[in-house]
Amino acid sequence: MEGVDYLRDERSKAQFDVETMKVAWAGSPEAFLVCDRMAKLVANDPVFEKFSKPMLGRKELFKNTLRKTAHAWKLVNDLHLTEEEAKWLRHYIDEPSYTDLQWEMFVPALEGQGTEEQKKKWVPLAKTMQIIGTYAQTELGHGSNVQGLETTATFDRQSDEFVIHSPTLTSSKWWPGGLAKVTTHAIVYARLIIDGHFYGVHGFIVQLRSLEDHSPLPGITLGDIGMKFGHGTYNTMDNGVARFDRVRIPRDQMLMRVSQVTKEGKYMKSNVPRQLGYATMVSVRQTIVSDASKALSRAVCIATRYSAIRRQFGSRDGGPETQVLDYKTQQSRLFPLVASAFAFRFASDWLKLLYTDVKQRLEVNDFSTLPEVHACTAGFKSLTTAATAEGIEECRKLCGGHGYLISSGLPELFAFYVPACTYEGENVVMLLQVARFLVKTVSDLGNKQPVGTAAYLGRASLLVQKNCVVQTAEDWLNPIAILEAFEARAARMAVGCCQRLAEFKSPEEGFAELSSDLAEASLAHCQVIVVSTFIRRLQQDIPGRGVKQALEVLCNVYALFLLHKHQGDFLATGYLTPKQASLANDQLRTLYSKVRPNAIALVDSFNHTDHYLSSVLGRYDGNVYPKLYEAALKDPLNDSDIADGIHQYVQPILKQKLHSSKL
Ligand SMILES: CCCCCCCCCCCCCCCC(=O)SCCNC(=O)CCNC(=O)[C@H](O)C(C)(C)COP(=O)(O)OP(=O)(O)OC[C@H]1O[C@@H](n2cnc3c(N)ncnc32)[C@H](O)[C@@H]1OP(=O)(O)O
Ligand SMILES: Cc1cc2nc3c(=O)[nH]c(=O)nc-3n(C[C@H](O)[C@H](O)[C@H](O)COP(=O)(O)OP(=O)(O)OC[C@H]3O[C@@H](n4cnc5c(N)ncnc54)[C@H](O)[C@@H]3O)c2cc1C
Repeated sequence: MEGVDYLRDERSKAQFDVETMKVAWAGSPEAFLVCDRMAKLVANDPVFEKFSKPMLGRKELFKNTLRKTAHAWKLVNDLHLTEEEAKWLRHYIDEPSYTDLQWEMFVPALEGQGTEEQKKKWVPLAKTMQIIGTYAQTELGHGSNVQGLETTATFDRQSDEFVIHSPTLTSSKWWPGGLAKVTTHAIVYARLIIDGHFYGVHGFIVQLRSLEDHSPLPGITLGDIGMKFGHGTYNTMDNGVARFDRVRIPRDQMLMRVSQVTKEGKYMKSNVPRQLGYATMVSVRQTIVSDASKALSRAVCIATRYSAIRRQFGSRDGGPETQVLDYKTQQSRLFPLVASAFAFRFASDWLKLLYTDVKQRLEVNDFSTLPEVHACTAGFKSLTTAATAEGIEECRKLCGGHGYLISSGLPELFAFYVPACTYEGENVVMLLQVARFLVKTVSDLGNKQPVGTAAYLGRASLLVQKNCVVQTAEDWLNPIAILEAFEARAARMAVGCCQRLAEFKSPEEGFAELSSDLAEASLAHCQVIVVSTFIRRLQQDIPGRGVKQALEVLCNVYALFLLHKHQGDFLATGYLTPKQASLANDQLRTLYSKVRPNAIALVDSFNHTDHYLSSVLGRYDGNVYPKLYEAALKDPLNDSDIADGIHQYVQPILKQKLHSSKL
């Protein structure tokens, strides 16, 4: 049998209806149709070819992306694509580009932090790409500490302008995508100064380049910050540096929804919290969670298909060897990642609803849910990106040596994905934000009943006393038992941290000293939400033969895998006994056997095109070995039998005449 037959055989074993699972993965029939159409549009358009990318130099890579982005914008207009369709189009083109910043950060910053008047002026210009913008917050000296930014915006009453200035080397803006060569505008975050007084960091709309000839405007120095990790991935993007030498902008280019500066130089606060200035980050973090499920699903699709084709050992009497997918070790590394992709998918759908709700509330100045939404987006961003980055690397290893080839699609995917752990809020820094929320919630328990995602902490006094009642491996299939275990562990960790915080001289000192424990408590809290979201999703109506059952198995795999991975926490907090932890592991092994016949069908449900996967190992048809050989032959080194440099540098060594003493 060949790889093609192996996958055909695997598909025939599926115990659920793949077409309906595709819809469950996409979220709705409408969402499925949009994704499917955009994926095929990209896959069938030769402009979006990706094979040659790894061979291109930096300048060619960058220009190639400019060409693709221009073509994509033409398609958006010619085909009258909606914003949602255009977003999927960008996603499937699969190349970081300045438009990510334009649509994910520049436009949301204008919409979220601008006044009605500012939105009316700037948003249509941005949405029609008459201006191209980026989000210039991070500096050479500060990224996480936004209040520590050094760029200044000094109000000049006489001219009714702000003067944007980079007073130090470390105040240079450093990292913004598209800044180096493309963007015409940026939201520049700077310390506001009026009459020598500092009024905190605010966003300012600054024009960077001439709209006529694209050259940097006077007083602005722009450049690229250099090559990044991986070759053909993030180097398609011109992350940039910017320095401002007393650049003047009109007063009405300060984003003034949160606070205003009058013509007279009076600083006025609206009745909105200053945290609204951070709202763009909430919006993007939510998108990043959704991207995590896409990236992880892509990696597990490749690793699962290849694991069904790859055979090693186990042959007796010349019969076929064992598919590596049948090894329990392979299953225990791979199936939790398949389950995580689904878990993150449903978590991101839920987070989107939460975010849509807070967005509507913010529009009518209801800020009550912002702290919870901030904690959720920050925490989920950290949890999902860390697990996805680790998961992609695990998938590479699951593919053995071939996983290290660029043609496997995995090294480039990893290089592209891993900065998600850092950008838009470094992951540990984000967990510490969740910790602030948890500490506040727990400290306030006597006065205020927590709601939403923290509601379980309202039962903390019960959860710290109760013990797990599981007696058999079967008991671990009960969602109530699973959820209570996660809640009890998280509540005990949060309460434990709060009790120890009280032993310090000041809360700040305690928070700093216990920050590692607090970060772990935050992760445990986020896992409660992801697990409970998965369980709640299964309580909804899910049509299709066997679809719900297959998802139930995955939900249990996800939860029990986490329980196994973090069993130290579950045992140390005293909720579980070692016997109960061991029963959970027994159940996990049984669940892997239930996933096994569905493995290929599950990854088919992601509906990834071969173009999007860009992986010889993950091909839908399973024709791996001939195509791997074919891909290798296309390497430039195979253009000739004798490579450049052989005559010059190798042959002289071979032909040297050595004295016998040197032999
Ligand atoms: C192939 C194509 C794929 C396409 C795929 C597209 C995907 C889309 C990717 C686009 C491409 C990305 C490219 C990366 C773009 C950057 O990376 S842009 C730069 C992002 N930078 C960051 O995220 C910086 C991280 N740092 C921060 O967020 C904040 O400074 C920190 C860490 C929260 C600290 O803030 P702080 O004000 O100094 O301190 P803190 O006292 O902790 O907070 C003050 C209060 O604000 C609250 N707060 C803090 N943050 C927030 C917030 N965000 N909301 C609400 N409240 C907040 C706190 O809870 C606290 O409240 P209270 O406890 O006082 O009630
Ligand atoms: C590919 C990429 C694209 C980017 N695009 C943009 C963009 O478009 N616009 C933009 O403005 N920025 C952008 N950034 C910058 C990015 O947002 C920052 O790098 C990020 O916020 C992290 O900040 P930092 O680099 O200052 O890390 P640091 O904060 O210096 O992190 C270094 C280490 O210090 C630790 N640390 C920091 N503070 C604390 C603390 N309080 N407690 C405990 N530990 C701490 C961190 O956990 C980390 O281990 C981009 C970055 C990358 C990699």
